[in-house]
Amino acid sequence: MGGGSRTAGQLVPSRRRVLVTADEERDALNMPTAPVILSSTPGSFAWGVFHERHPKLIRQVLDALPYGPTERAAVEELLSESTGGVLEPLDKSAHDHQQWSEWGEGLFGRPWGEAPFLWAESYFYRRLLEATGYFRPGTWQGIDPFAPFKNAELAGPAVDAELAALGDLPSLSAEKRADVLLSSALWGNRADLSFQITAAAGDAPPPALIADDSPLLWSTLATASTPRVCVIADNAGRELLPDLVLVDHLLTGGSAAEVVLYVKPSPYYVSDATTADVLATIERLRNGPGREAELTGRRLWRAMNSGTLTVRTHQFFCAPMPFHDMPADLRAELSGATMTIIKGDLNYRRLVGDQLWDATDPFAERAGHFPSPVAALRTLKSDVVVGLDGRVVAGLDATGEPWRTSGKYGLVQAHAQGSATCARRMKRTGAR
Ligand SMILES: O=P(O)(O)OC[C@H]1O[C@](O)(CO)[C@@H](O)[C@@H]1O
Repeated sequence: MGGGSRTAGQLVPSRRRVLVTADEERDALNMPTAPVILSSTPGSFAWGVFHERHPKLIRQVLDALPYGPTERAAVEELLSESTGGVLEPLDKSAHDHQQWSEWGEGLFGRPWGEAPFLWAESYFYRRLLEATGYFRPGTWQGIDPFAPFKNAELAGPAVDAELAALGDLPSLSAEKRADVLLSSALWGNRADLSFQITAAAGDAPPPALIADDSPLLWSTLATASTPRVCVIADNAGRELLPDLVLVDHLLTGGSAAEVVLYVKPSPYYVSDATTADVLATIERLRNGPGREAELTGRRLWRAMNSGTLTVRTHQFFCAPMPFHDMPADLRAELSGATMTIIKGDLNYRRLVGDQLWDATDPFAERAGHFPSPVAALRTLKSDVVVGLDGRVVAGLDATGEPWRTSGKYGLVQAHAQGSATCARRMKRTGAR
């Protein structure tokens, strides 16, 4: 695992904002902290993302669209910089140059591996958009470099089979249907395209759930009179599809009076969903195959018409920081939720902090800062995990498998009390 001690002169990005950082707050409260994950240690998972996964990704991106010499050279240059060079700032002409200068203060000019892994990965995707001309006036402006992969997946036979299987849903009891749909949304997270780049061919081990707080998720929704559910989406395609079917179930079954689906403002981490992907997925549902798929697609369309389903985004969803540091406007939006469901590995890292926590640290301690009750649906694809039972961890360690990163294990973790961190902060300051 790649990590470094926070006290060993490690660089952390500047975070100019009103809130104190998660680590500062923990220091003040004498709470435990943990090493921030870096990508500098050869052989670590994080190192492998930069040195094994990204080179393959870059080849695929350059093969998927007929980029010209300028874009191709810039993409190759990014690969060489991010594997052996130092962090270069965005060009001054970039619309978000100033923003990234602040986020990266103290990091630019240093090797990529010295930046927190979360920060460096996020910046890699921002720079990839820069290299392909996504934000620049010209041929490639607004062209999602990952669209060919996302489109192929959505059009593929696996999705046909999944749509046809929706026909079995009406025969299930409401309770069973809820469980099945939650489970599909969870395991849909295994389908992410960045993960598949280095997954072994034909690799489809039987999944295993290692924490299950789904009863808390359902009971929290059941006790609210007009439940408002926020869903922070992850990947498009075979993950977004079951997510949307779950959203439809929440709305039609009364578990949610309103759903707000948050997506990325621009292409990110290969297959992360944008608004365009949501629309393409609803269209795919509407076109079947299968009557149940068509009906689901039509209901989702009407839910958007009526405003019971809203698709929203925020720049912070592509920011290189944990959710603890979310800006006040997004915090205020999410604070009204009966429950926020966060999908996937990256959102989990951002929720609990991309640090080498003890796997048995309570989930509530790490996620209590979130502005609403929160549930994480995630397959394990990186080193971070908390909230596990000690015996489960011992059993997994004993297998000798890379269980934290294999994508074979999944969890549903929920925290439904008021924000623990806020409560402590208010107690400290005497606020009511
Ligand atoms: O799509 P997900 O579930 O957020 O997973 C993305 C994961 O892929 C990686 O980028 C590389 O494995 C992880 O670092 C990241 O957490």
